[in-house]
Amino acid sequence: MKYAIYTRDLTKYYGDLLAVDHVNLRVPYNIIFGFLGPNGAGKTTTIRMLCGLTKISSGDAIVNGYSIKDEPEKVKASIGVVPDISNLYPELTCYDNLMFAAEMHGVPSKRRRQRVLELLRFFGLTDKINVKFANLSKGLKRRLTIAAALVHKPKILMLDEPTLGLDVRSRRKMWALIRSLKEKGITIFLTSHNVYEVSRLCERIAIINKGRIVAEGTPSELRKLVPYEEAIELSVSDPRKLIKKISNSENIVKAYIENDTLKIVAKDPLAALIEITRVLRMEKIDVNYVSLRSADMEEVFLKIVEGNRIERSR
Ligand SMILES: Nc1ncnc2c1ncn2[C@@H]1O[C@H](COP(=O)(O)OP(=O)(O)OP(=O)(O)O)[C@@H](O)[C@H]1O
Repeated sequence: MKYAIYTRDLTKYYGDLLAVDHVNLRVPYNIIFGFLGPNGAGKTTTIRMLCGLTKISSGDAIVNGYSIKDEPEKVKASIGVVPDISNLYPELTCYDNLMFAAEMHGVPSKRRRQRVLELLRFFGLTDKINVKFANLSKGLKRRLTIAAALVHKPKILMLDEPTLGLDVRSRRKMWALIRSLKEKGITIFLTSHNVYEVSRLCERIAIINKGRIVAEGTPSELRKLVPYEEAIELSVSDPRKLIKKISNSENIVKAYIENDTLKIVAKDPLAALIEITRVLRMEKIDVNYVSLRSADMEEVFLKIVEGNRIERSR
């Protein structure tokens, strides 16, 4: 299978500092791929190498079938880059900004106007055509910045922190927009600090820590990397009695009371639910509610990054 992005031991040193350490990424075409990591993990350096903006120390990256080392111009024509801080001109209108971006990206002059009008329409900015970039709202500024990265119809879009600083409504609109770009056949490579955003939006996620990929998979595959994080939560009339009755079970990893709620972590949560129900009936313990809660991505992310820290400090 050909990948949109394929890296082979991609490595970057800044002097003695190893910022990106033998990174091997496989990003299939036409998905939303999330690149997640704490501050200083190496996300920006990786993206900059993929875009040809930072020199690679060793290894290679193949983007849309082209080696960034041997065919950087073809890579540049294949990608659209959206930085976290906009690179558009505040004093130019939406139309002029896009026309300028089209010229910079080598769109032939007779096709520029049509492409710009098409993008303004797609991004819902037609009525802002003559408004200066400086006078747009934050959400619209972000949209125009993405539009500018797409003037040359790239196959891959690199999005750095696409919703940073946006309010809830603008963030939701941005998510819908990113999904619709994917529907148009564009591969999205997205970095974010926002674990919730990445788990909602991305089909595959790679987690980077201290320059190394520490986990990669679908959101549900990553959840499974953190064992026993599904917890059964119960509010019952006699939680201590229930704990006593189930504590000998092989299946129960732990059972404890937190904020008046009984939490039970089991190897096989569904089997545990059956067992608990039997005890509740037999012991005539009343139930107010029962719920099965999965680990959220934030916990998964922290556990993976923390685990990696502990392992690497040994
Ligand atoms: N131009 C540079 N010169 C020297 N060191 C750098 C340079 N750019 C980044 N670094 C260092 O390389 C490491 C990785 O930084 P990078 O900016 O790639 O991380 P990041 O994951 O994007 O972080 P953040 O989320 O905070 O932007 C950090 O230790 C950083 O201090």
